[in-house]
Amino acid sequence: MQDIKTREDIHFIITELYKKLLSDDIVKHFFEDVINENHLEEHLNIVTDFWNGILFSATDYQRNAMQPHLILHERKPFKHEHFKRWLLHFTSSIDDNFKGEKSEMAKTRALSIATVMEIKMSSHS
Ligand code: HEM
Repeated sequence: MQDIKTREDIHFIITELYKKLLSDDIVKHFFEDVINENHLEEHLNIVTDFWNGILFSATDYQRNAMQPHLILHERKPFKHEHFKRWLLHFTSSIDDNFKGEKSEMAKTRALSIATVMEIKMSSHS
């Protein structure tokens, strides 16, 4: 199995992740707006740019990733089980397809960002 090497690899992982998130009854309600407003492909590209910045120092993503989650949390509360689920799907989307240093880096960063996000939300609930 190869490591994550390109933006295309990241786009593939994010597409796999969203297939899992959107068919998971525990988390799919969070994505209703993205689906209803027909933003899925645009959203996948934004999330791909975010990871392309983390893994390959690309500079296309210039937004604040924390902000939309904190806003959404006011309408649809994020709980620990949701983060566990998101991380499970993120991890399997990588492990089923890639192996190596960047793959490990992505999983480590996802866990630390999810942890920070959860802590920030617990002070906004
Ligand atoms: C319970 C876990 C999570 C759920 C349910 C969730 C859900 C969502 C939703 C619904 C959006 C779209 C918000 C909007 O466009 O208004 C979004 C955006 C995004 N999410 Fe998450 N998310 C979760 C965790 C994470 C984590 C752990 C990361 C990073 C490691 C992440 C990275 C992003 C990024 C980069 C965006 C795009 C933000 C932007 O528009 O600039 N998410 N997420």
